[in-house]
Amino acid sequence: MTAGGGSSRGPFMGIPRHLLTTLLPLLEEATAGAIAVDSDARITWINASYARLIGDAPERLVGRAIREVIPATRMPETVRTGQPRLLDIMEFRDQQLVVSRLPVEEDGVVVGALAFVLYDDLQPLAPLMSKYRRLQDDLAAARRALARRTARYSLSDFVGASPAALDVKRRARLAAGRDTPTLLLGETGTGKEILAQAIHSASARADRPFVGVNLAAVPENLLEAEFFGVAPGAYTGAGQRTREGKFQLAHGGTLFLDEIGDMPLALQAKLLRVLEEQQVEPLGSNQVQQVDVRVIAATSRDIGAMLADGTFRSDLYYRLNVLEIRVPPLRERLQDLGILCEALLEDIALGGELHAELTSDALAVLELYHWPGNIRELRNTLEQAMTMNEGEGALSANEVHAVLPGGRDNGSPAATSAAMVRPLAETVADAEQAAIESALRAAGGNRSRAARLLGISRSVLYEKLSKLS
Ligand SMILES: Nc1ncnc2c1ncn2[C@@H]1O[C@H](COP(=O)(O)OP(=O)(O)OP(=O)(O)O)[C@@H](O)[C@H]1O
Repeated sequence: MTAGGGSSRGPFMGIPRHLLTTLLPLLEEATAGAIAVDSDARITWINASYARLIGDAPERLVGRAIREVIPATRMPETVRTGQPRLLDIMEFRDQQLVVSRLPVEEDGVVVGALAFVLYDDLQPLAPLMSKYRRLQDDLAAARRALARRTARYSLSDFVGASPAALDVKRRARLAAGRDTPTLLLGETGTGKEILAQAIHSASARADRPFVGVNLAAVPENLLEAEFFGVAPGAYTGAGQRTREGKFQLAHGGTLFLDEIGDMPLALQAKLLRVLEEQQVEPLGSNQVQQVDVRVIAATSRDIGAMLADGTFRSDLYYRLNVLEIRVPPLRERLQDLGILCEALLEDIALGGELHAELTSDALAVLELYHWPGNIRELRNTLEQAMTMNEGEGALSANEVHAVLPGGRDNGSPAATSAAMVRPLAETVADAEQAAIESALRAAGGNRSRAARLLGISRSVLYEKLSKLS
């Protein structure tokens, strides 16, 4: 039997209504808060202490829906389910209250609820409260991690004022205004990811997710699950819950496919179908899901050569390449070296106490270098030089030279005689080989770690290793 929104239950678990007449006057002056609601979860009574905490007079609070006054309350549930809820933690205006809620009953029917609220002396509950705060902190961290799914960069983060850089920015703005697939081509470390995020941030999808996936970093056998998700129980160990793929996570937003040149041919065919139909089928499921995703892809590989030797499907290439942006290597826009150094040094210094300046001689040394790792390598170089310099004034030419590949062996630039100078390409190739060898040694042969140490992607490292062997 149910009356006025209340519910009937078996064993008695609440306060008999007739006891309220005795109980409420006793609670009137209690230091802890107390509040009663009827079967519609409207306030029927509130003591002076709780009214003070809420900041209103009891007579103005009585008659109002409790949810209007205390948004996080669970009193309506107590009324609905008839279940008592003891020592619950409730947020109220940045404060944590410990609340016990009991249903009020008459003839076995729930006719309201009464809550006792502790907010001052929570010392006896310290272990419970500290566990709660820990969980709150974990939750905040998880939320922050989720927020990272949104893009961090905007177009102003792509530093550069050379004609080549301005052209890249112009095309990126064009890409932001269109909802078409976009392909970013350029060597490693040229800023393709910054651009992808910037295009998203300036597009109509800006407040929706930006999801990036680096194809070179995901083992081939996991790629399909990573992309399209996994249905419950799809395979042993798949779990009983649906695992969303990157396409589902990016729904409504932008999916950035980094190192698209590393995508296996079989998956290329599936990706093409998804792009054409905007539908994905999670692994182990026979149901398709509609997705609305804008794709930005990038590669540092020679895509032309891959098309020619059949390792990249031309139909997928044309699908992705509706708008193409070529991001020039740093050596083709050395004009930007000065402002890039300034921006990078400032950024690096923000992370520590180090001084951030560069002498014009040091800049001249940097201009002579070939920059195979582009701006990422420039950043690493400046970071290393700053660490060595330990904040002792502006970085000198010698300090910068010492951290460039082969720099320490060759001594200072001033000490280099003309006889020691070899063709640049040769010097760079040797330096590159030496850097790769020492990175592999430092990483104990682990290629992913070695690539990270070198500031290049795994696929670029593989490419370089295949050329060396
Ligand atoms: N135009 C730029 N302005 C400022 N910083 C830049 C620029 N381009 C690159 N960088 C710096 O270089 C780093 C590498 O950039 P990013 O990851 O965008 O390169 P990428 O081309 O995507 O490289 P990869 O092909 O290896 O993934 C960035 O973290 C940033 O510090």
